[in-house]
Amino acid sequence: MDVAVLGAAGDVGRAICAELIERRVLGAHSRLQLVGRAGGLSARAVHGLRVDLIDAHDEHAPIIDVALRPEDVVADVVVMAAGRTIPTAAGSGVDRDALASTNLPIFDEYAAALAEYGSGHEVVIVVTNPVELGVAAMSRRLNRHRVIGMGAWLDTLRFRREIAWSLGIRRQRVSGFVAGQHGEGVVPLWSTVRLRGLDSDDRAAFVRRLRGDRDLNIFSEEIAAARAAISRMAGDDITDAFDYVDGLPPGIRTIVRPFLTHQSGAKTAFGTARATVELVDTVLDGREIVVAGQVALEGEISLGGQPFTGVLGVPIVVGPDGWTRVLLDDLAPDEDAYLGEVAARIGAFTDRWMLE
Ligand SMILES: NC(=O)c1ccc[n+]([C@@H]2O[C@H](COP(=O)([O-])OP(=O)(O)OC[C@H]3O[C@@H](n4cnc5c(N)ncnc54)[C@H](O)[C@@H]3O)[C@@H](O)[C@H]2O)c1
Repeated sequence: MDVAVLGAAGDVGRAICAELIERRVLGAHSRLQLVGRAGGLSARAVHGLRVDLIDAHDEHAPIIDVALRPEDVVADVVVMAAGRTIPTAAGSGVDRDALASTNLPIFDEYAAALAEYGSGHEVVIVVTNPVELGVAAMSRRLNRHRVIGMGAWLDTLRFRREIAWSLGIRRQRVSGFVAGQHGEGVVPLWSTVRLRGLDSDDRAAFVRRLRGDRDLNIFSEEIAAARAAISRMAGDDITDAFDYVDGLPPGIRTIVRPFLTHQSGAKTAFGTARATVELVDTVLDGREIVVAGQVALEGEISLGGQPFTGVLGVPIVVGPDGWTRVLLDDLAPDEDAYLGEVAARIGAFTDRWMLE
């Protein structure tokens, strides 16, 4: 089985390539295609990256090659990690329009090439931001069940970690999902949280303790206030800003800690790579597992009692052919209302860019 990484020479792309090889997701007879941009700096860097990866992992490395044109991309799983990212300067916000103006043509270019020259069986995992726009753009040219945005899975792993951290346990004892938009529009689905080894009464008591008497009706104001605070602090002593984040409730930390991590200059390449490679591994392995991902829905869920059409992060079953089903039980009223609000925001943004 073969994997192509678009934007392989970038920070996230490199971390994904290294993780694919280190975790032996790709065996010695598989192929890893490093895709750069002809005429860009990455056209040179992908050749160097190829040699560096072989130097590091010659004992078990897959066959590694380079492609510089979208029409030359050939793989079972295509990871889209090419394009512009959010600035790392302390205090800088997330300008989704700036990301969209650079990255929408990249989504379109690769989707058109895959539609024309691909096998029709590749699964595309979208990492590049805005993830929802990437899923919308690629799903209009490719089979929507074969296009998955990985942001909701990364945010889910972050949510589980923050809950685990509050309880002094490891993440593997926590399950539960987030939905919504990658980044600031994450919707923590507290109704889905389970703690291994606890019955439902004990679990409910723990969740009450973690949430206090807050619900999602005030969540977006809480996020805005926390982000404004860390933007002010991040330019001074970054340890004060991380200490401040430690004192926030887990749902808020899920969103704000990565924002600060990115602004520290470290970016979030390793966490992103881990979540992406887990999805790649699932697709290649032939198992089906429940993860979360941004997908193009056509009435598979209802929000506010109405069937929903559009791109949204939701819990999904993923297997060798992409995503097959959404696994979302009845939501709590505050979850349904807030997810509906976020879904409308995503729809307005993707429509504005894609209908232009
Ligand atoms: N979804 C998530 O959870 C998540 C997390 C982190 C980063 N991201 C996103 O991933 C993307 C990459 O981030 P990064 O930090 O690696 O950025 P980066 O600037 O380090 O790397 C981007 C790479 O893409 C290459 N590139 C640009 N246009 C290309 C094209 N047309 N074809 C092939 N390669 C091209 C560049 O040359 C560069 O090597 C950004 O959009 C970022 O916002 C998403």
